[in-house]
Amino acid sequence: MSTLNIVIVGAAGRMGRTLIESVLAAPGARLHAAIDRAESPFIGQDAGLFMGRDTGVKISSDFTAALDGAHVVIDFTRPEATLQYLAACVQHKVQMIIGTTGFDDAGKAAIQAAGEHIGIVFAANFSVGVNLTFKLLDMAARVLNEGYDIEITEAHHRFKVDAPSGTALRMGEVVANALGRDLKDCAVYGREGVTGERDPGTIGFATVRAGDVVGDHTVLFAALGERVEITHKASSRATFANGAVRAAGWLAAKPHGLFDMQDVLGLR
Ligand SMILES: NC(=O)C1=CN([C@@H]2O[C@H](COP(=O)(O)OP(=O)(O)OC[C@H]3O[C@@H](n4cnc5c(N)ncnc54)[C@H](OP(=O)(O)O)[C@@H]3O)[C@@H](O)[C@H]2O)C=CC1
Ligand SMILES: O=C(O)C1=N[C@H](C(=O)O)C[C@H](O)C1
Repeated sequence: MSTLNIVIVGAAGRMGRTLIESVLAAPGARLHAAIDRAESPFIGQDAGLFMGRDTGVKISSDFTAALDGAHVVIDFTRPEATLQYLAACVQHKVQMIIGTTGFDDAGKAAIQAAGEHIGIVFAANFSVGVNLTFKLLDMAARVLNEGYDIEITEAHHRFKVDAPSGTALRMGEVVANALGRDLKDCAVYGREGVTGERDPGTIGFATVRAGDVVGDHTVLFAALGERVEITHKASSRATFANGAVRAAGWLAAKPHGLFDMQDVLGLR
């Protein structure tokens, strides 16, 4: 395949706009279509409007037409939207990069099942730094496995609709797996009132929503006498978008299967 034809859904969103910029800058990639909701005020506008650039691709809501000639769809939208696009991608045998967060177990199962028919990279975070951080957390949890309280804090912009972030939850899973625990059994999502002393077997989560924070995550391992903090801070959405476009190029060689960014980066 000489040129990768990429469809961006959620094209008018924060990530959609950044993804369009990334695709236009990526050698070997072509913006094939830009999709958003039929009710979006941006339907009919050029996909490069936000950059003051004319791309020749208009934002549309006709996803079926967009799939004609497409190689891969990149979707950073909402769980219910992603699951609709996923079904169409399976039907038309088009690969998918999924960055949307906030899926329930049924949604995750649908993505898993779709991976038997098409190639999918599904990741809560497409940045190289966060994916390295997952490896560091695995190592830290295995060493600090006794006597250390584990707390995960995340901060994001005021517009984010899901909490904790997909990245924070994945960090919790990585740490829990390294300790031989199931996150579902040991997660504590916020505390209030007379909580009693901390249960040492738990992994705590705390969420901040404020201003324009792109995405900060810290995992704290705290004992009596020392603390280790592993922190990642994103300062630009380009870090996620460039990772997603890189994943799209990587996925082109895979006929089907469900992968994540660890596979793309060779960190498995
Ligand atoms: N994996 C990763 O690396 C990252 C993941 N994310 C995740 O990506 C998702 C999107 O984030 P963000 O860009 O900030 O959100 P935005 O709300 O800015 O963008 C979402 C876009 O999707 C559109 N949309 C909603 N429903 C549909 C639909 N049915 N069809 C087409 N488009 C639709 C929205 O339209 P409208 O506004 O009109 O509703 C909007 O344009 C979130 O789940 C976020 O957590 C974000 C950054 C990095
Ligand atoms: O909504 C966002 O903005 C982000 N969402 C992702 C998440 O939920 O982990 C990734 C990133 O932190 C930005």
